[in-house]
Amino acid sequence: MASTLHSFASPADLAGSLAEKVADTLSAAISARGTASIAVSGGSTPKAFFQVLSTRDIAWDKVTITLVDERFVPADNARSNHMLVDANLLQNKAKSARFVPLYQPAASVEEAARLATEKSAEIGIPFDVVILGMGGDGHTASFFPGGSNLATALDASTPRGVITMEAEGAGEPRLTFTFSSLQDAALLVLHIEGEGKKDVLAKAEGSGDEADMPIRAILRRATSPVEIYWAP
Ligand SMILES: O=C(O)[C@H](O)[C@@H](O)[C@H](O)[C@H](O)COP(=O)(O)O
Repeated sequence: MASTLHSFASPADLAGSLAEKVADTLSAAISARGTASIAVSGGSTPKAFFQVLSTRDIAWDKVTITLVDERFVPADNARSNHMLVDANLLQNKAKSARFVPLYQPAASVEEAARLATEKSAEIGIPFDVVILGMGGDGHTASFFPGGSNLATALDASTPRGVITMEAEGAGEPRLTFTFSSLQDAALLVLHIEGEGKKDVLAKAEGSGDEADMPIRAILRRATSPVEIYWAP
């Protein structure tokens, strides 16, 4: 599917514009259905965007927030994406939103993935908003090159849900929604910042295997248009 590049002069300008676009999309979903959903990524990039979005005046009590992926650590661990969202997005007006975590206390990461699939199924499909990030290796969500379940994660026929992923660059075992869960969001955003990430994007947009740069699966096969938000 096509992608559109939205470039901004600064991360602050990007955060304001993306927060407005996301708030409008969530409000439209609430008007249409009475509810709205958003799946966000972790990492360092989205913090300012989360903080601005949390101040937007929408019916947050009708919004469900979840994560695109999560490290297999509890919410009190500094590596937790839940902790990042709790500290930066579930604040201010967005405090009244419902949050569905991916991490579940379980005997294994496989059992946690099964529980996360069960609990996130009630969120409804497709997501109204998905915010993806991208690593320097071209991963997105927890679709890491060389990942233990990468082929399954990227396979469009894999059922929607949360699966496990282990990879050299991933740190802890991961919990990640599948490509099929993310690729048809009403608003599908790739949020990247810095010249380096722009170079990585250019490489990903070129030829090569999806397995080498998994963001290619989204850029090439997502049902929804990919809105790329970039600032230096
Ligand atoms: O759990 C995670 O780490 C994220 O979901 C991951 O996919 C992230 O979006 C990229 O690694 C980019 O991270 P940065 O924004 O820190 O560069």
